[in-house]
Amino acid sequence: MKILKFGGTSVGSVDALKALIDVVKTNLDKQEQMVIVVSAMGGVTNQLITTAENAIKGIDFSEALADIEKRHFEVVKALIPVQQQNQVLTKLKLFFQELEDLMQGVTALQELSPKTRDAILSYGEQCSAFMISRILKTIHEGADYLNTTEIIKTDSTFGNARVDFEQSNFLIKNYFEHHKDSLIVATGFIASDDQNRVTTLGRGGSDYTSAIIGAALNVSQIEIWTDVNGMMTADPRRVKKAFSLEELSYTEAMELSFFGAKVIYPPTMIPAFLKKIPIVIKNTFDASFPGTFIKHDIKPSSTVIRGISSVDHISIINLQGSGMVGKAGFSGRLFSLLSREQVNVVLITQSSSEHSITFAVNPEDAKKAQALIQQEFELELQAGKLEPITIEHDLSILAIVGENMKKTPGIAGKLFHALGRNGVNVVAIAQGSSEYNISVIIYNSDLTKALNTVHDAFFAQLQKNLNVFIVGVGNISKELLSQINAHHAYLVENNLINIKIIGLTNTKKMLIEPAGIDLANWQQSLDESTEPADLNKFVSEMKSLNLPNCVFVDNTASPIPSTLYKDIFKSNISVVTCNKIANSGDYKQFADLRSTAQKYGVDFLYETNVGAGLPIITTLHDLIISGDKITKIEAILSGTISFIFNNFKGDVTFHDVVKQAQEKGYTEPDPRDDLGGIDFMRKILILARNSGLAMEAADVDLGAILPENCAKAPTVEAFYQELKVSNDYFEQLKKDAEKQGKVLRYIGKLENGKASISLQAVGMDHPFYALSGSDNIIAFTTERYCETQMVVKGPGAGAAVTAAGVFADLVKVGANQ
Ligand SMILES: NC(=O)C1=CN([C@@H]2O[C@H](COP(=O)(O)OP(=O)(O)OC[C@H]3O[C@@H](n4cnc5c(N)ncnc54)[C@H](O)[C@@H]3O)[C@@H](O)[C@H]2O)C=CC1
Ligand SMILES: N[C@@H](CC=O)C(=O)O
Ligand code: NA
Repeated sequence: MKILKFGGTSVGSVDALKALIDVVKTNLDKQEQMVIVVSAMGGVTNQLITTAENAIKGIDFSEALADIEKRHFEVVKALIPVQQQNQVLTKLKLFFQELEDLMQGVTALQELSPKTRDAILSYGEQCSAFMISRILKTIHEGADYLNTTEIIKTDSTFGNARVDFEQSNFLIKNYFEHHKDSLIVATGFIASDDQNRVTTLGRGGSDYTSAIIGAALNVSQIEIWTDVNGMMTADPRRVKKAFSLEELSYTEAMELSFFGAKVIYPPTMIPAFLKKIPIVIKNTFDASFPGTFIKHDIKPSSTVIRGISSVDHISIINLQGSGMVGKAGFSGRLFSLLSREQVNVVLITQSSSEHSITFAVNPEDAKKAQALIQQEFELELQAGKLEPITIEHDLSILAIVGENMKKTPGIAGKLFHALGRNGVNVVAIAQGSSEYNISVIIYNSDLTKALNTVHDAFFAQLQKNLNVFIVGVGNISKELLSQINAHHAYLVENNLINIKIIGLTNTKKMLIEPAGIDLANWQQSLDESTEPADLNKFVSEMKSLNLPNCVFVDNTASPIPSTLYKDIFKSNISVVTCNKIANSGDYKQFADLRSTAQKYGVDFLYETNVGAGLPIITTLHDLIISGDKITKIEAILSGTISFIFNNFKGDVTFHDVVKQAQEKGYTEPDPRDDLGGIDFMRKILILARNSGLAMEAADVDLGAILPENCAKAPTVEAFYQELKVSNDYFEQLKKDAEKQGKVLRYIGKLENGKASISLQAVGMDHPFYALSGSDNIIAFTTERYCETQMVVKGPGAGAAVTAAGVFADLVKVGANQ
């Protein structure tokens, strides 16, 4: 025998009931006897509660009852042949008549006792079970209706009655002995006390009904039919990547479902758990979903945690004071008081100093609990042995759950790393000694971010999301977006990372799409955006979205975005930039940014600041952290100037070759920054600082390439004009070098704490002689690389190589999550 339980949504409409009929038909084919347990039609229980509460105040209930009646009648008319409808409608009318009488009683007495409330609520299940039994009669003659008040006996705690298993098991067995050939449709949720008064089984009552009957009859399986694909790794409304679990143990199900995963309510499983009856959660609306199996003999899980559960509204109460230290009876007094007064304590933590106890309760219980404690511990409070009791609201619980967690080190570390890196403040922590569950209390506002980041951290076979906000949509960004678009599928397929561009802003408009901007159409979407650009707003929206694994990318040449980096780090958001301004301004600012990023556990990556995509900053960093000492750096770090001297040959004018460099995307937005040496100066300064020197821009001895008139040109246009005017000057430079069989090179040097950049003519014997295109070359002389230098060489400017460097930095941030 098998039991199928259908919840409110599975019996809530004509379409849902059609799906239910299909499920029953499929199962009937399997020739196994079946019991169907049903809830009230979706929403009816709540409607009955509201109507009854209104009835106390004398508010007319006829319309509300007519509304509920209409929903049932519509179903009957749609799913039962006309000639059989009358008999069903008559019985339903009878139910509604009784319901009306009860409501009238409530109005007359101006009181709704728990007993009457249970009686009223029972009509939800009575109507639906009776109606569904008659619907199923159309496919199976033996379908019959069972009011479970006849077979489940309880005490008289109305609203949350305790089952008398001895009596109930006897009645259940007896009933089914006499109904062997029937397809029974039973009411969920309701029972009766020893005086045959209707009682209800509390939250999750219909699941409980099926477990009680299932355990009494020792059924082979209990199926819970709901409207989602079983138990999931996390709340799918908050975690898009949550996925359905194939199977889990009873303990895991208990831990997971206790918080959040509303598909099943834990206490309802105990009768099945004790008898080792498998429970399967299926989806009425998705026949292809094989179900989540909750059972004893499960396959070992491939992940250390099974899932993450959450409760999104919780309050905590803090007690602290010397009066608690070493007082054996203190906790006993506290928690028996709360239990006696029916305050449900959701989580408890106590420090080993015993100086403080924190516990979590549902927000509606918080004030009551505070008042109770104040009363109970009045003397201690007066004597100052207990400090005033404090309550904190707007909190959530997040818990990682899994039997594999037991005796596996590193799990707490992973959890707290993920939370910390994303700026999720942990208010309290609890881990039971069972080690099946680590719970943390965090702010409500962080819950979605925390769930996603923890989900990413533990289900590593799934790629992580990286949520990217880009400021500046010029050469580099356009290329970056196109590279990400082209390579996205590879990164996702190989479970590396799912880069989502959430925000884009240029100087005119901005666009923020929390689900991710479609990269095939980003330009059009940005052009069509109605949101004017406002960098402060862009950053504040980025922060308030509070997404996990966020990166801010500055692809401008402007000083403005860098003024916001520090604040961005403080929101636990990493920064990736090709903009050199922040790192080449005041040394204090550079040092402050580095230490702030470190303090907040986020990345500040700027590989492209020097040599574009060439691995220069990383190489320098690796040398230093492995204990090497830099003695000298010689380098050509201007891709533009390298290109100019590599191509300033034959008849081409200096002016034209500079124009070409700009057209090829090698120059800064303002080419005077390159030719004036400022760009190179910034790079050598960044290298100096990254090798540990507290150097300022003014300390760099900057030799010029340009004659005065060009260097002082007030605009880019005037600059190009002056280049033309000074053509002879550049021709002469070239000729002088050629005469000696040399080429012109703009070379930087960092040695003995001093940095200089100068224009030099070098011969064939010089390692920097043979360059082409926009090549950069950098030679590191170190304690370890002293006989032969370590040399990095290759294109050091251009959109493709720069965007690739920014891209690689982004993937690094992703990997550090
Ligand atoms: N071109 C290259 O080979 C390399 C460039 N870089 C750096 O890349 C950065 C960008 O260079 P490109 O893309 O060539 O410049 P670009 O001028 O094409 O693009 C920068 C964009 O940023 C926008 N922008 C400026 N201030 C802004 C603000 N406050 N808010 C929003 N948008 C703003 C500009 O309007 C422009 O569209 C520069 O910092 C440059 O030093 C770094 C390494 C190599
Ligand atoms: N304009 C720069 C680009 C890289 O930073 C250069 O020419 O090197
Ligand atoms: Na680089």
